[in-house]
Amino acid sequence: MNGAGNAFVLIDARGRSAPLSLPAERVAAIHARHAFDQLLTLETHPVETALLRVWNSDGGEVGACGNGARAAAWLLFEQDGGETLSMSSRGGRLTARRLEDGRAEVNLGRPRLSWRNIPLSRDMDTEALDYEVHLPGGGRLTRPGAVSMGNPHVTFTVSDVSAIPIAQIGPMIEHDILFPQRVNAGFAEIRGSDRIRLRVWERGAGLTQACGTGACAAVVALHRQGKLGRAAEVEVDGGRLGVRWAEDDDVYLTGPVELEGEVDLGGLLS
Ligand SMILES: N[C@@H](CCC[C@H](N)C(=O)O)C(=O)O
Repeated sequence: MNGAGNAFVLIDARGRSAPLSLPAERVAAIHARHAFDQLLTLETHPVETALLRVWNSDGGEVGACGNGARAAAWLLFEQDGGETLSMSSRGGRLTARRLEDGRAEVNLGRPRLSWRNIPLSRDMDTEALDYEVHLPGGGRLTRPGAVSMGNPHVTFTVSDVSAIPIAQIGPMIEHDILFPQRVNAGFAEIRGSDRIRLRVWERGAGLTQACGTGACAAVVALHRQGKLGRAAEVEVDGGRLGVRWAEDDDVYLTGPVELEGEVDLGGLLS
């Protein structure tokens, strides 16, 4: 599947009697069979519609994936019908509703804004971090906003996102000592009070076509800095995402999802 170009392999393991065991070497073997940005699993949950788990392509299990949650919700609606559902995830409880056009809108909950919750390695104002990055050709990026959407993000405001050498500076930011759990790094060009262009270097996956939690974190961070309204269309390399930071403080994400086909994982899940 993909969500605005963010590539997934999704294993629907609901109804399986034994819990799925996915150590890093098994995630790597699945990635070698069929490359993905994130591996997603759906398992049976005693209370919620399903349990959603997420691994990056580097084999690390993570707390949240906005596009993955949208893709999983879309699949559950396609298979089981209904108008609303809930999923348990490491980053918290997620709810989703089916929109009239068939898309799924996911509620990713409240953004976490304190330095301990991002997390950062020391006390700092998360609205505009005292942190700067020097660009290889000269110039620098400063004062990114930091937000956790169940996973850590920083968003830099840039004047021309196509001019940023993301593949060069992304790994450096991801592994900076300021971010004890590493970080996802977003670069946002503001195109209006409700429109941005965004590219994200994802922790554990590199530069992807779209990052849903990155889009949510960008809207929250830029709104806190007075640069954007509470809702925006986020143009990413693989399409357009819709983000709304509602008055109840929850962040809602929607956008396109495609089911591309099935992958034969025979022998890899036993
Ligand atoms: N592509 C995802 C984010 C996946 C997890 C992220 N790379 C992390 O390590 O936190 C999205 O759509 O949110």
